[in-house]
Amino acid sequence: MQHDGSGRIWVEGLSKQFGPVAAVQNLSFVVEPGSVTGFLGPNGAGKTTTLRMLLGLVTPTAGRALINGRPYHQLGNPAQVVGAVLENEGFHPKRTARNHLMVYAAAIGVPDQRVDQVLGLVGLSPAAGRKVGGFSLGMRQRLALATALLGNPQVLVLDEPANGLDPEGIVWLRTFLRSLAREGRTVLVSSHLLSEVEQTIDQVVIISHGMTRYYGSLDQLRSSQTSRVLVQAADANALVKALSEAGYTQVEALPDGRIAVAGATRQQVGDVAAKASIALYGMDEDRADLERLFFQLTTPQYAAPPPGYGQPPTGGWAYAPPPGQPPQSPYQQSPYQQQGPHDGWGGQR
Ligand SMILES: Nc1ncnc2c1ncn2[C@@H]1O[C@H](COP(=O)(O)OP(=O)(O)OP(=O)(O)O)[C@@H](O)[C@H]1O
Repeated sequence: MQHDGSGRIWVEGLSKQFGPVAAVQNLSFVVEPGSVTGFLGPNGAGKTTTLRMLLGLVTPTAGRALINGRPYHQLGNPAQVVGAVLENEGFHPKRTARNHLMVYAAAIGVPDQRVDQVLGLVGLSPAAGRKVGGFSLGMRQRLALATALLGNPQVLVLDEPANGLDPEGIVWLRTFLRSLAREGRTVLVSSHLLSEVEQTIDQVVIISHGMTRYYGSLDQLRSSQTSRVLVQAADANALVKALSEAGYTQVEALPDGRIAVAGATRQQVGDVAAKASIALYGMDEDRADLERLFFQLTTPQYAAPPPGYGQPPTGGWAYAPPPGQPPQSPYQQSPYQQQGPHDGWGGQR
């Protein structure tokens, strides 16, 4: 395939098997220049493996990961096409930030002046002469980002860049990534937290167990939110029974005595109650928020991949991603009760 100069990331039918572990399974997505794509999934979902395949560090078992229409190792001067921040980057602790960047600048053939430019871009100018060994995790993240930007690349691939940043750093990162996309760059950023990147991204690829669970715009995901009717009944058991007889089985008893009914409108619940002569004291609608949808999509007991997901792009697919629809959620257990692995911003995993 020709070097098309587009800055597009193209992942097609990508798979990686580590012995018995299917780390990535038939993954397909496209990231267009001028946009930020969130690559999301819980720990162990296959994000790093995918990014490493894109960067030529892991050989795919099947499929292709292309930048500018080419695999990484055919890019010519890759540092000037794609800049990457991977997890656990090693920095020499005794080197200053500036020295570290000087070494990299020489290695990829960019002038020394670029070092001070990138230090300024990531807000590290005041710490340029300090040894990296004394840097906080957030400062290391900024230095990694500065390193990725040295070659003024068209494409940025960032693995969990928000890890270790404080809230101020996160806001800074958000603004920074948006500005890179506005300059026409292609930005692919991974995270295990949707809330971390929600305000930054244009589209999202959500994976779990190496498979695509959702690929599309966040707006599409929002509009497909499922809702529940929360109802306070005089006789909750009788209402559950009546609902079940009417075919509404996605019902959960809430600790406050109400019951939550998914897959039914308020009117449908009201009609069932009226027919069974059960008094209702109140009804509310509970729309699922994005974080809960993300949880549903990536937790096996909630999510079965919908047919067609994770299929390689065909025809005009790259420009019109398959419509994203979350799988049906049985709402049998509150996702809020299961948020153990999600430890918030900057948390160490
Ligand atoms: N070199 C390897 N050898 C064997 N198994 C591996 C290797 N690299 C990754 N895996 C396995 O592949 C799966 C996906 O791991 P990966 O690191 O890609 O996930 P991730 O989504 O990046 O997770 P995290 O957010 O925890 O970094 C995991 O089960 C992991 O243990």
